[in-house]
Amino acid sequence: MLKVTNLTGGYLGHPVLKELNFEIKEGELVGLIGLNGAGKSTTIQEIIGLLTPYSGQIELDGLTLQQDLEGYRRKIGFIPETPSLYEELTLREHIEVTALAYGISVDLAFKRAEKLLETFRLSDKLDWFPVNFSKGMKQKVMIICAFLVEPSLYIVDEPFMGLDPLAIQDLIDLMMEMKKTGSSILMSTHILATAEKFCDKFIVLHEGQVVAFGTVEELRSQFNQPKASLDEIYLALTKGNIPNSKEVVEAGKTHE
Ligand SMILES: Nc1ncnc2c1ncn2[C@@H]1O[C@H](COP(=O)(O)OP(=O)(O)OP(=O)(O)O)[C@@H](O)[C@H]1O
Repeated sequence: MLKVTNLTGGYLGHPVLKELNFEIKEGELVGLIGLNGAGKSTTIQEIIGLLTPYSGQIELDGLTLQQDLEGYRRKIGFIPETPSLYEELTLREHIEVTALAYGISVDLAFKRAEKLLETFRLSDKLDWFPVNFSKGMKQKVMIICAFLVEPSLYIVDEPFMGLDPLAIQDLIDLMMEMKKTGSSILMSTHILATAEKFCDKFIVLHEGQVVAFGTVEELRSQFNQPKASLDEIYLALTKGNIPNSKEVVEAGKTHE
């Protein structure tokens, strides 16, 4: 389980996140949504340890990064929005390096990768270098490397941008499968109609604050919009068109 408590953070001389509080339980898929610049990527960078919080705490399965850097990092599988691969390594070598980095045997990694390679139609490309892959194929390599680790928490940044419809469905199926095994997933996205279908809960970020957190049903009742879609709630919320939402935005409090 991921527990974020009073997280304030951002960049040197540029605080972005203000007192964030939320948790992702085992087996939950949680959507991280917000306008451009709301702080989604910054939140992700704080969780994966690329940024250090100004204050507050991030705990994963009871472990903080300060307590055990390696143990904490091994619990996370991160799929970034822009794939970044080692240009001089083949797909096969990416799988090997992932196994080494996460302390799993190379045999086990390839055993787990077999089905993933098949799903994403890359089984016959193990000896290819990244230069030969399209952007979507590179993203699939990142997905394969994250899923073969079978981490406690998957962090998926904007998964629907570079993937074709078939690969999007395959990724969604994989996430659903991993949820069943108890993994937690944090997914940042702008595609709210898709997120509404698959996410259990939503963290709504606005100007670095959590302005709402809960299921779509909870958001509907919290803002008294019984028939609204996630898109409609979100737009109204960010424009301050929902009664009380301005106060919620200003207070930056989580309402449950
Ligand atoms: N490296 C950086 N240094 C300083 N400020 C940054 C840096 N990266 C982002 N910011 C600022 O932090 C704020 C939040 O940006 P962030 O990238 O977290 O937003 P986001 O919600 O992920 O947006 P998008 O939907 O556009 O990806 C913005 O005001 C942005 O200008």
